[in-house]
Amino acid sequence: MAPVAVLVGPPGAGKTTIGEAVAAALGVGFADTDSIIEARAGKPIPDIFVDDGEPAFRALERTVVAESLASFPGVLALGGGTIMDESTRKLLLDHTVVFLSVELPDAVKRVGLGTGRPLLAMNPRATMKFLLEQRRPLYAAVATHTVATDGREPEEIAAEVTVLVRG
Ligand SMILES: Nc1ncnc2c1ncn2[C@@H]1O[C@H](COP(=O)(O)OP(=O)(O)O)[C@@H](O)[C@H]1O
Ligand SMILES: O=C(O)C1=C[C@@H](OP(=O)(O)O)[C@@H](O)[C@H](O)C1
Ligand SMILES: [Mg+2]
Repeated sequence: MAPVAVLVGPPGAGKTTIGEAVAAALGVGFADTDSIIEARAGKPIPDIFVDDGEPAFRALERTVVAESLASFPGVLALGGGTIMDESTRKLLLDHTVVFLSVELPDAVKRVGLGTGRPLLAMNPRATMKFLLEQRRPLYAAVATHTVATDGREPEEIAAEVTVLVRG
């Protein structure tokens, strides 16, 4: 079974937060590919980056995303970098994909200097600016729906996504 909906977007878009709320509203399960990767690797994402390197993380991510898209029946949140992979973008063509968009000020505010996102550990604002510019067209290309999240409460966004996904 395929996911009811797949959430994509940059770090800080709210994929994990909104995904959990939408799954609860729909009465279905929730999964986050980052959590599946951590369980499989037996360590948190920053440790995977440090011990094994980003290419190893991306390889594991590609496998976990492909498996989840093929078989997870609930709401699936993807890590922000998954859409960089062309084979993943092709797989997403068959799915209901919600792009949670966020612009630089809110994205940086939400992610801050918090640990857990190794790509943003140094220079978060400049890195986020680069990521947004590089990835925005790719999120848009895979999306069947786009929902802007700037300046909005998670509850309101989750309600909008729930209606979109219910169809
Ligand atoms: N609409 C929002 N408004 C304010 N804070 C938010 C919103 N959505 C998410 N957050 C907060 O931003 C941080 C990142 O959210 P998260 O769901 O982990 O994003 P993602 O999975 O897309 O990286 C969390 O601390 C979360 O509570
Ligand atoms: O943007 C990225 O490349 C990443 C985003 C993270 O997920 P979130 O988008 O949920 O923060 C996580 O997969 C990893 O740190 C890499
Ligand atoms: Mg997340």
